[in-house]
Amino acid sequence: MITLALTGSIGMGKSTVAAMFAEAGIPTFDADATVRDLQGPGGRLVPLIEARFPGTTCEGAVVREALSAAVLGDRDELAALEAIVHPAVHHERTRFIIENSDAPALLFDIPLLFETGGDAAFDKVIVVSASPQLQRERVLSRPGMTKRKFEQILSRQLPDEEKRARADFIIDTSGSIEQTRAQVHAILACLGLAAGV
Ligand SMILES: CC(C)(COP(=O)(O)OP(=O)(O)OC[C@H]1O[C@@H](n2cnc3c(N)ncnc32)[C@H](O)[C@@H]1O)[C@@H](O)C(=O)NCCC(=O)NCCS
Ligand SMILES: Nc1ncnc2c1ncn2[C@@H]1O[C@H](COP(=O)(O)OP(=O)(O)OP(=O)(O)O)[C@@H](O)[C@H]1O
Repeated sequence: MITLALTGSIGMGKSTVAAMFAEAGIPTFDADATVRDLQGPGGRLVPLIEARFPGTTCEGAVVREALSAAVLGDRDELAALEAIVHPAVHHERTRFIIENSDAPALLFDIPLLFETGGDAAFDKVIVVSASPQLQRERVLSRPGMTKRKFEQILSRQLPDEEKRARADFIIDTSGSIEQTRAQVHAILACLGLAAGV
């Protein structure tokens, strides 16, 4: 089995690219979606988060705007949240691998792959990238996003050029969706994983 990690900074196109790998038949693990499930209604991290960050949950679910406001501007608070969240994500990832143990390849969409020192665990690392201008335009056009929140998130992520320097493959999402999909298929071909595996 080949394990592929997919990473990239905010708004670079990870989710879009991960969906293309999934369409091509590669089972895909989504770290952000896992975090949302663990923090969502009845999620097993909700009581732990309420205990450490009082007032950031409501009726058994994390209120993300409240939690985001509590941690994004403060390195230590974010580290405390990560200490709760990351081991749980790791656990879910192991479960996903066991459930899909007969697949020829698995893809792991992990936004903070390098930041958490996780890249060594994968056979190949794919970095999704675009120009800083395009990244900014994409992110600022999202509902609820502000320049300040965007800057705070960027400052918590390894710069794009360092991510690219550490990649086995780079997918440039500055072009059309079809151009992005062609790069996904080229990587699958390069790895001997024809579409539809
Ligand atoms: C801080 C939280 C509450 C913000 O939630 P919100 O819904 O507002 O934003 P969302 O999750 O869509 O994230 C927005 C952007 O911030 C990035 N981001 C999220 N957590 C972090 C972090 N710890 N460090 C750097 N960037 C982060 C995401 O990758 C994304 O690019 C949430 O992201 C969270 O619980 N983060 C801690 C868990 C974590 O580290 N997740 C990353 C994937 S394992
Ligand atoms: N050629 C392209 N390839 C990928 N995405 C594109 C392309 N052109 C435009 N986009 C758009 O750019 C946005 C990228 O957002 P996406 O959610 O995939 O990024 P992300 O890296 O997963 O973000 P986050 O880090 O916040 O989770 C989407 O709205 C997508 O439709």
